[in-house]
Amino acid sequence: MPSVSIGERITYSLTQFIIESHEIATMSFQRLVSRQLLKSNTRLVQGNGMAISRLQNSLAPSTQSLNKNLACYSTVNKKYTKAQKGVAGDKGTSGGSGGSGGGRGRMPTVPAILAVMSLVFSAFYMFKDSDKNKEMAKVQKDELEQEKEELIAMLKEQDKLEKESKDKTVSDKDGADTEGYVPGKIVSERFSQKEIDEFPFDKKTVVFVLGGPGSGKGTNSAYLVRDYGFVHLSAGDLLRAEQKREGSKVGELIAHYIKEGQIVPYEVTIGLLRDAMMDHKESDKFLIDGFPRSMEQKVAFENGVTNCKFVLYFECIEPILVERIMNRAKTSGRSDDNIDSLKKRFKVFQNESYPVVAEYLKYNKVCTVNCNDSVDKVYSNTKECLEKFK
Ligand SMILES: Nc1ncnc2c1ncn2[C@@H]1O[C@H](COP(=O)(O)OP(=O)(O)O)[C@@H](O)[C@H]1O
Ligand SMILES: O=c1ccn([C@@H]2O[C@H](COP(=O)(O)OP(=O)(O)O)[C@@H](O)[C@H]2O)c(=O)[nH]1
Repeated sequence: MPSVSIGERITYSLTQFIIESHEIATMSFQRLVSRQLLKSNTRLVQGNGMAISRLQNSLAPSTQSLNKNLACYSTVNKKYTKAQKGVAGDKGTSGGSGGSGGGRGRMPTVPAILAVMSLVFSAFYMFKDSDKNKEMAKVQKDELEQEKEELIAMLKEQDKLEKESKDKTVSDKDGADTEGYVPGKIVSERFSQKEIDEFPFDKKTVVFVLGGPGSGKGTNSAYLVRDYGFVHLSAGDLLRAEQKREGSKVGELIAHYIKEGQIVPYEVTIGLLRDAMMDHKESDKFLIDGFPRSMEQKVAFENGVTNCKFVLYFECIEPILVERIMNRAKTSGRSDDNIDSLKKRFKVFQNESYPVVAEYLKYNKVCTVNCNDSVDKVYSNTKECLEKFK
């Protein structure tokens, strides 16, 4: 009569446990994969595809080993079943609980346990990976949302700035406050809003003449008027004339800014330049000298009056400029032709005016005239520029 040892009983129970765990884990894994495939988008499916093949590869050795062991244990199982039957026969019964089928009576081994554990771990990581993919997709979505919001905010800010800049160029004849100008408004004391609106500024050719103090802007502009029929409008001259004009509301303000070498508020200067252009209805070519001296002035003039065709930029080294200004000081009677004001004007030119030249350089709208030379030579350089850009 075949006998069944305690060891064999324990082995049998463990085998059953492992087989059942294997089945449960396999079913869960299959259910998980099909759910993921259904739910996920293409990217996730690709990811899962890779995860599945990774999992299959990692399971292959364990599954092979499990199958080998199952085959090997079936021998022991048969022996055990026989023994069970023998015991039952002795008791006069047929078929026992142990005869529940050869497929179930198997013994576990360490590789089999490892196979199940590897299956469980793989399923766990599969879950984890799927969560990671979801997290990544969420992070990407959040980032896109944030970028979209930033872009919208930027566009709104740009719109606001443009609107403000346009508002600042509205003409308001009666809007001047006690200081003589309304910040943000370009006023005219001589022309009505209707006259301003009807004036064809955009049909006029405007050339800005820029350069450091004493670089020869005025001198060369005078020659260009003579030879090419331009109207020369010097912002500095217009300001000085307004400063002297009897009854001017901004005279004192201008005097202060000029002496300090600072830039007079653009509303005042653009108002004077615009009126001066309207005084020359018949002319279509303007040299605007010493303006714009800051980016603020440039933007306000472009929005409220017109764009320039190009810039004549007079470039000169500082020692020559000092020498010329100190010479001019002997006869000019200007409050700013002295060394203290000059130093301040150089600083303002570097910090506020040169950026305007740099901005136009970006658009190839600058012709640079080297003016470290005699009057004749510099004018000849100026004419070359004009021919190139006309
Ligand atoms: N190339 C030059 N060589 C010598 N002196 C010059 C030259 N160009 C201009 N000047 C003189 O230098 C001074 C400044 O010139 P100006 O045309 O008034 O400069 P800006 O208008 O740029 O301030 C004037 O006295 C002018 O006669
Ligand atoms: O658009 C302008 C032009 C001139 N100025 C003032 O006028 C002074 C003299 O300018 P101008 O062009 O007559 O002389 P430059 O310094 O170029 O020789 C400057 O220093 C500024 O104080 C100004 O405020 N805005």
